Amino acid sequence: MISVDKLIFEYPGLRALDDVSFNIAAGSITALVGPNGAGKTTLLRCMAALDQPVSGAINIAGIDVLEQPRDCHRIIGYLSDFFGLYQRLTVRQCLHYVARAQGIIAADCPAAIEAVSRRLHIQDRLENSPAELSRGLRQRVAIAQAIIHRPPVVLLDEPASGLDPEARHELAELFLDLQAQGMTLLVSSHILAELEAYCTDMLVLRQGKIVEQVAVKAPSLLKPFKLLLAHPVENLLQRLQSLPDVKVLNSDDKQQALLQLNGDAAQQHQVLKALIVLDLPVCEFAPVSSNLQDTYLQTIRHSS
Ligand SMILES: Nc1ncnc2c1ncn2[C@@H]1O[C@H](COP(=O)(O)OP(=O)(O)OP(=O)(O)O)[C@@H](O)[C@H]1O
Repeated sequence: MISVDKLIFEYPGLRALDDVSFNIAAGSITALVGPNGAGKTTLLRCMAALDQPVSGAINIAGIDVLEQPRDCHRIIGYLSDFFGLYQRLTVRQCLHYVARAQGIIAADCPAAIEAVSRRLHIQDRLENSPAELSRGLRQRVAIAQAIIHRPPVVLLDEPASGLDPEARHELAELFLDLQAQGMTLLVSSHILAELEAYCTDMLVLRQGKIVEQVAVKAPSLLKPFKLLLAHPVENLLQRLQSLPDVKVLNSDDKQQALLQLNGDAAQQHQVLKALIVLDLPVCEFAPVSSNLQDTYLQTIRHSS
C-alpha cells in the first residue's frame, strides 16, 4: 500500500532523512517511533506531499506522491502534530469547509459530516465552536477533518500527545475501528505502552535512518511460549529437545525455557501433555506477550 524508497530530505545544513526505505502493507497500523529529532515529522510531511525531498520515491496506493501531490492529498488523511481549527466556525462548519476543500460536492456534505461525526463520537458537538471543546474532543474534530473524504491511508503525527489516559484509550479504539473499515494507518507517537494496544507493525527511525521495522503482532501461533517449572530440573534442555515439533529458543537455567511452537491450540495441548509425561513440574506454560517498549529500547540501544 505504501512504499518509500531511498528518501533523502535536507534542511539547510542538516540531513533529516538519510536513505529511508520501507514498505507498509494494506490494512496495517504502523507505529512510527524514534527519539526527538529522529525525523518522524519530516517523514510524514514528505509522505503527505507537504515537503519536497532531495531524492527518493514515495508511492501510496499506486500514486507517485512526488509527481502527483494533489492526487496524493485526495487519497490520504493527514493530521499534523500542531493542528489548528477555525475557532470562529462551528464544528459542523469546519467539517463542511474541509469536505468541500476535499472535493465532496455540496449535496453530499451533510451525509459525510453525519457519518464522520458519528464515527468520531462528536455528533452532539457539531454546533459548538472548537474553542469550547476539551483537547480530546478537538483532537477528534481534527481527525474527523483528516478522514472526512474516507481516504484509504491515514498519517497521524503525535495524535495522542496531551490527551489523558481515557482519551488515549478512546483514540486506540478509534484506530482499530478505522482499520476495520479498511484504512491503513501510520501513527507517530512517543507513548509506546498504548501503541501496543493497536499497532500491527513498528517502524523505528533514528537520526534520519530506519533502524528497525518489526511486526508487533506476530500471528499468535508463532509466538514463543514461556515454560516455568516449580523447581529446577537437571538436563532440562536435553529433555525439551526430545519433544517433537518444538524448538527450544532459550533455556538459560534449569527452571525456565522459551519454546517456539508452530502448531495450533491442539499442538499446544499435545506439548503440555508431553511436558507432564516427562515429569516436569510445570507451573506456567503460556505465550509470551511482546513488549513494544522493550523492543524499542533494545533497538535504539543496539543502533547507537
Ligand atoms: N524547519 C526546520 N528547519 C531546520 N531544521 C529542522 C526543521 N524542522 C525540523 N528540523 C530538524 O530536523 C530534524 C528532524 O526533525 P523532526 O521534527 O522531523 O523530528 P521528529 O522525530 O518529529 O522529532 P519530535 O519527536 O521531537 O517531534 C531535527 O534535527 C530538527 O531539529
